[in-house]
Amino acid sequence: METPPAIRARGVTKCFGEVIALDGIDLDVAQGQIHGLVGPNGAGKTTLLGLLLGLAVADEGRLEVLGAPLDGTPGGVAGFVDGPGLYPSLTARKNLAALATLHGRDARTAGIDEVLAEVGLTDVADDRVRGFSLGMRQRLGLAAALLTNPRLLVLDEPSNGLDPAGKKHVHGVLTKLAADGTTVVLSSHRMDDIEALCAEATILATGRVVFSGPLSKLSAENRELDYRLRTSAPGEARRLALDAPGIHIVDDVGTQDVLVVRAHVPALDELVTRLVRAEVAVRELAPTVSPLEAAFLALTEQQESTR
Ligand SMILES: Nc1ncnc2c1ncn2[C@@H]1O[C@H](COP(=O)(O)OP(=O)(O)OP(=O)(O)O)[C@@H](O)[C@H]1O
Repeated sequence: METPPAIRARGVTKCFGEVIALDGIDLDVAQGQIHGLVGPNGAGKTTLLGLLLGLAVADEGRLEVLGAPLDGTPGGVAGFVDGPGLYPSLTARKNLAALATLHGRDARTAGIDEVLAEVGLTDVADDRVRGFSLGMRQRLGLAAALLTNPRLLVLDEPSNGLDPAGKKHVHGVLTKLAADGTTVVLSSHRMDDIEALCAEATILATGRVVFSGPLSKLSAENRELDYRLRTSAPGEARRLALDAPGIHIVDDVGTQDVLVVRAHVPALDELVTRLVRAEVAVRELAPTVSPLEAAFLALTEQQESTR
């Protein structure tokens, strides 16, 4: 029998008064995948994650989670939106014990020490949450979700407040979970976060899906990018760039020796060949934003302008 997708959305719409937060969302997420949900502020990411967690109900459309229509609080789903709900006056361990009890489990056998270790909070297990940094709260929220052994983990901006080491640790936890079959859906404003963790992503803009699929497809899309070009002879490089086919000088970035040019890759190749032929050394040539970020910006700006 075919495994049902972890999430299947068709025409999902959610309004808050006059505001259309989600506008006919179609989405498929396969089980065991880490799927990124990315988009600018107000795109509808939190609203969609909230629906998956059963915190709100769609006005229209059909939403299936783990093979069943979403009806009330979905079984097998855990996570948080807008930061984890924690008791500040309790310790990390007591927060998890309270949660285990709430789920009808014996706190002594619920695996609290294991999840604390997994998210790297063993050393502060008996400290009150009131003194925790944002990053520590995020980790404790993840531990709370792990305690319920979810089949679908839903996380809103889980990297918020994490330092680079913390982010790496959390990414490791999520990667291991997915390898063991848990589906993870997480939101971020940042394409680099999504790129580090996810093979597939959905880009939302003003409540609509503007892309959904493998990141490789997004980055492979043939588009012009802006490149910083630093050479040994800036004046000559500028003259050659002006003459070269398919090269547009976007901006003199203020410093004498750097030029920003917009081009497709073949035109850029031709410019480099001309520079070398003219004995101008190329000291730096790199896109000003990553190809994925450029695709994200182009898609979301397009959607904003057609609003
Ligand atoms: N409870 C609510 N009441 C009224 N409007 C809401 C509510 N929740 C969300 N909205 C509106 O719905 C739209 C989508 O908001 P949402 O929080 O889902 O976006 P987001 O992509 O998560 O944004 P951000 O990245 O800023 O968190 C926004 O215009 C927001 O103002």
